[in-house]
Amino acid sequence: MTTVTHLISSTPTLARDIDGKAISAQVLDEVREEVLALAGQQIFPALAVLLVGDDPASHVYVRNKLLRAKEVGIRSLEYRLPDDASQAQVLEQIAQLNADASVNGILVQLPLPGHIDEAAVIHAIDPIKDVDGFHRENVGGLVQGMEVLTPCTPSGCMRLLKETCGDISGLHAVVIGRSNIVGKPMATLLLQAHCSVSVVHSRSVDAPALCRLADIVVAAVGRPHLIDASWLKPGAVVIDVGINRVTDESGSHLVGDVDYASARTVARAITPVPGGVGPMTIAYLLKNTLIAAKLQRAVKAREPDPDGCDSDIN
Ligand SMILES: NC(=O)C1=CN([C@@H]2O[C@H](COP(=O)(O)OP(=O)(O)OC[C@H]3O[C@@H](n4cnc5c(N)ncnc54)[C@H](OP(=O)(O)O)[C@@H]3O)[C@@H](O)[C@H]2O)C=CC1
Ligand SMILES: Nc1nc(=O)c2c([nH]1)NC[C@@H]1CN(c3ccc(C(=O)N[C@@H](CCC(=O)O)C(=O)O)cc3)C=[N+]21
Repeated sequence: MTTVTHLISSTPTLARDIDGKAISAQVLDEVREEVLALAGQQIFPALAVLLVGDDPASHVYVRNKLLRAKEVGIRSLEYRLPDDASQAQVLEQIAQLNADASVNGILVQLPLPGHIDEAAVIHAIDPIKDVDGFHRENVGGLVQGMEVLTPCTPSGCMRLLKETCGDISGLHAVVIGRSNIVGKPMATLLLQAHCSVSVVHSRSVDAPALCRLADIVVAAVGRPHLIDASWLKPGAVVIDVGINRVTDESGSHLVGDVDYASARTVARAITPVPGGVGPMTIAYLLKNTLIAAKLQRAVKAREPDPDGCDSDIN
């Protein structure tokens, strides 16, 4: 009897998986329904994806995005430019897509080849078609709490937290990483959800100690297995944004920034990689394409009718 009790109490309770595949499928169902409703209003949302160069990982991501778009009935257009395309060529392609009223969303797959100024390209996209939410106009709007196109990965992480924890108001969240595309917008959204937010980065003194104060940990670093159980408060909820390709004796595979096997012995819930944040990013990209289409419809409705104007003048 003593042995049995001992065995039971020494078995660690493992964190439950946060199923990004299942939750993203729900988001995609919501998108599919809305696509149908918009079709009834003669609106057919379209997403343009521009891929410059031949980075194999980027090709895989773009293919996945286009496949998911097709599944939910969003029209997708793929544009490719060679690795040695000039910045002027990239900007010219964006100008064409900005001017095309049948295109609602524009995504330029990152990273771009080194000779191209990434910021200049991002800011050339019409903010109302910026489905990545990276344009400064959308970033500023997000910080001010306006309804703008919001970066897909942080939006996806917020949905995972909502499904896992419900109300997160008042909790302490630690975001590891401060990039413009993940860390900073993630911290902004958590603050909007009334968390106390700390952002940890490469210069932080004793990052593990700061992280151990967190009820919610969002890791967006790009270092395989950096965060293990020793970084976590018991019962923390862990969202692993990291996507790192590693090669070991069992071959090449994807791992996150979190040492999943170690972290799940301490955490309450954790996202796996793959199958966690990645599918949510794509689902929110498609949701943003719908939001962009609706924003554009609203702007068009406010524009004066050019024929009406002409008849006034004549
Ligand atoms: N699942 C998904 O949908 C997506 C996944 N990703 C993945 O997320 C990860 C992060 O991407 P991204 O934000 O673009 O990466 P960046 O390289 O732009 O940023 C990494 C951040 O991590 C910080 N950092 C680096 N080392 C440490 C350390 N030892 N301790 C604490 N902080 C550290 C850096 O700090 P500093 O600023 O001081 O340099 C920086 O702020 C990558 O693995 C990427 O592939 C990205 C986008 C979408
Ligand atoms: N303009 C731009 N916007 C982005 O949002 C953007 C980008 N550039 N460049 C690259 C990063 C990375 N990113 C991912 C999206 C989906 C998965 C994804 O679906 N991952 C699957 C696994 C996919 C696989 O098996 O390779 C998963 O985690 O389950 C991963 C990574 C978006 N990014």
